[in-house]
Amino acid sequence: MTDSENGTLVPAAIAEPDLRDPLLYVNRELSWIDFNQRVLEEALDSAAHPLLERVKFLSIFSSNLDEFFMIRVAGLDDQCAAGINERSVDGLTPIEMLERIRERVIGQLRQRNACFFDDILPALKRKGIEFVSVSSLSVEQQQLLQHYFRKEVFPVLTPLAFDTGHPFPFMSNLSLNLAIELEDEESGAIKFARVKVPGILSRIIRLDQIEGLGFDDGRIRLLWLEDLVEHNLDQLFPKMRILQCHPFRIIRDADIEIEEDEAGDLLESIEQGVRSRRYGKVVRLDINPDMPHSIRSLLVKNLETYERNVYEIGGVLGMSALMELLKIDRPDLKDELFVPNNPLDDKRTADIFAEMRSGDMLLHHPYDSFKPVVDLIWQAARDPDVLSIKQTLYRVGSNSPVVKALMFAAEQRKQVAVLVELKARFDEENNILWARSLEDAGAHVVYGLPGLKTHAKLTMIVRREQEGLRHYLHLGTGNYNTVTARIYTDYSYLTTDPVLADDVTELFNSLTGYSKHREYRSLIVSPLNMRRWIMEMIRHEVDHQKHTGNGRIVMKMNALVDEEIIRALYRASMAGVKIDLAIRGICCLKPGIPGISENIRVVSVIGRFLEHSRVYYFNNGDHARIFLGSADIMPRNLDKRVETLFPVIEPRLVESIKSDLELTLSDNRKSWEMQPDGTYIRKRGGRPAVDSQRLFMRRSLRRKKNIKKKVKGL
Ligand SMILES: Nc1ncnc2c1ncn2[C@@H]1O[C@H](COP(=O)(O)OP(=O)(O)OP(=O)(O)O)[C@@H](O)[C@H]1O
Ligand SMILES: [Mg+2]
Repeated sequence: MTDSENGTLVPAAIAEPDLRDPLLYVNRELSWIDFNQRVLEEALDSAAHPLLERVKFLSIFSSNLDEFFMIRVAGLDDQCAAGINERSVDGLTPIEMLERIRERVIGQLRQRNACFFDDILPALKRKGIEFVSVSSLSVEQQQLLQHYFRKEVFPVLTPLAFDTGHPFPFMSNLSLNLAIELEDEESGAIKFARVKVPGILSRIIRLDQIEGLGFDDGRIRLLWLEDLVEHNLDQLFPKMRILQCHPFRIIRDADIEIEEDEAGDLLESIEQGVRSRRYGKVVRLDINPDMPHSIRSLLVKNLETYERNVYEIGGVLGMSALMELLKIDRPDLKDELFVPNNPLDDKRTADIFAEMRSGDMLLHHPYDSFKPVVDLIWQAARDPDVLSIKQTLYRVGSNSPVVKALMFAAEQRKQVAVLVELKARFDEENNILWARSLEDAGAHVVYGLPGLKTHAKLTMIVRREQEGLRHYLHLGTGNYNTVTARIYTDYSYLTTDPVLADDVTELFNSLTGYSKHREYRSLIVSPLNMRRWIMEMIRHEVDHQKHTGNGRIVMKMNALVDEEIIRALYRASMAGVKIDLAIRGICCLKPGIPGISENIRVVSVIGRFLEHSRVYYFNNGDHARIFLGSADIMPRNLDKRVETLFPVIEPRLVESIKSDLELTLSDNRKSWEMQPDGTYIRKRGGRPAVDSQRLFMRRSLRRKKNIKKKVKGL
């Protein structure tokens, strides 16, 4: 038989096992569901986090799930509708996947609700925070609330009738609505209406913040907005009798199809796409179990969806809104404040250029502050010797200081070229906004290559110096987003390495111009050569294993999906290479299968911070090579995006990343270990206790103390 991937002939007698056997793969969608289960478990575990942080995990779980339906379930649903029956690598058809997803999700929602209503709510109550219903308040309080409703809520409500004379009202994605059955007091006719619970108001109302409604017992009383609306429906429908009222929430297909033709205006077609997202087909309809059948079938029919998309959920719908509870000022119920270490704080003058000239710098966020990165761009913007700044922007967040610095630089008449990725999912509108302001400030804004999302995270600053032009680079694993840099774990690498600078220059040229540059000396670039390079690195490690017996690969990423690379890892394991994978989310590879993957271990760390860095380590016959970058191992990252991996060369930095990796791998408090059947078991116990994120924080605080001491001593 031949092995198609390396083209060599393998004699039949020692033929390798069939690495395409579906049993060797975990379903991508179900693996994601497992990841979200691990997020849910953070909320379930009463010992793991302070109360409000557990609420945060419930919210993250819920919004993750909404996103999963808007994109993944919508895609599977499309496949079913198109009659596609092709099986995934693990052997499931789209319809089978949908069935299993539904089964898992129903179980998870039940768990989530039990956690919130039976565990967290009573615990919050004991701590002086409680949800109340309008009907539980005194008549006088209800009147005050009615006044508040009239002033603050009523003006933004639009009751929409629904009968033969009125078309079925349009309902936008993620909207929470009330379905109301009414009786006309004059004619006795039964009518149906819909009121949207306004998305622009807070879902959770704090009674103590309403004038006149203060309680003097110090307790925080909360009310769901929909409860307030429901109690005041008579104001919306005078001369009608409200017969019944039931909440429902819809999720639509939100995957935008963008027609990218090279001549067209990408910005406009994305704006178009964002608009049409509001009209995508309904992929989930959430209702309470007590909604009568008549209303339920009315909704299903008019929303043009199916019974299999209806989810009966007790209690509150749209629990991602729980994030609002984190605004409550109760430090005793939240994580201790963590202020990251800024390694540049001990410098007399914070000249980042000078620092970078004296050696490469590595920052490990959020343990190290992201401030030096923002400062770097500001310093470049202000420095008269800086000629140009080029940067890729994917998710910058709102009010970004990075974008402000770029605008300032453009106003100083520097060459500023920014690659804004308009297609960053759910950030499209925000990115269009920034792209326009940057253009107005005089920056060159480009939207990248047709058909490829630019996900690489790069900055290049060119400065005129005595010896000639020097390039200052920032290469990262995470976005230029100061908010997420405080909660996602990522690396920043700051260097003036001329070889990397050449490569980055070429890459920017091919992103902004017509350059079809195909060779990079140091940088690994998707979709050009990353797939091939990863395959080669794995193969080299197999060779090292054969010659020296010290083959080892460590990879840290958010998702491992790509079949070809999974097979290469199986082969490496079969050759004896020791492989450790720290994969936060989806993993389609199964570790620990005798004869296939017994040398592979997969762990997933879920904790206070979102594990986000991507690190690729090859022992390379004890001459370790480490690459960092933006890419996970999924077909989309390798084939459909512009991604980069870059080498870290300085031995002290290589050592430091290596020891970070070892710490993550040895975590036995916030880590889950994947089993040969694809399920995960929480690692509990084990001595000494290793809570990697906590240890990274502790180390950071220690460094901060040392810096303070040093500064005092100066
Ligand atoms: N501590 C946490 N644990 C688990 N999930 C979290 C945590 N903090 C945030 N999240 C969720 O993780 C999601 C972001 O993860 P994701 O890996 O997709 O990052 P991203 O911003 O898309 O990065 P990239 O641009 O590199 O793809 C957010 O939607 C958020 O809800
Ligand atoms: Mg993402």
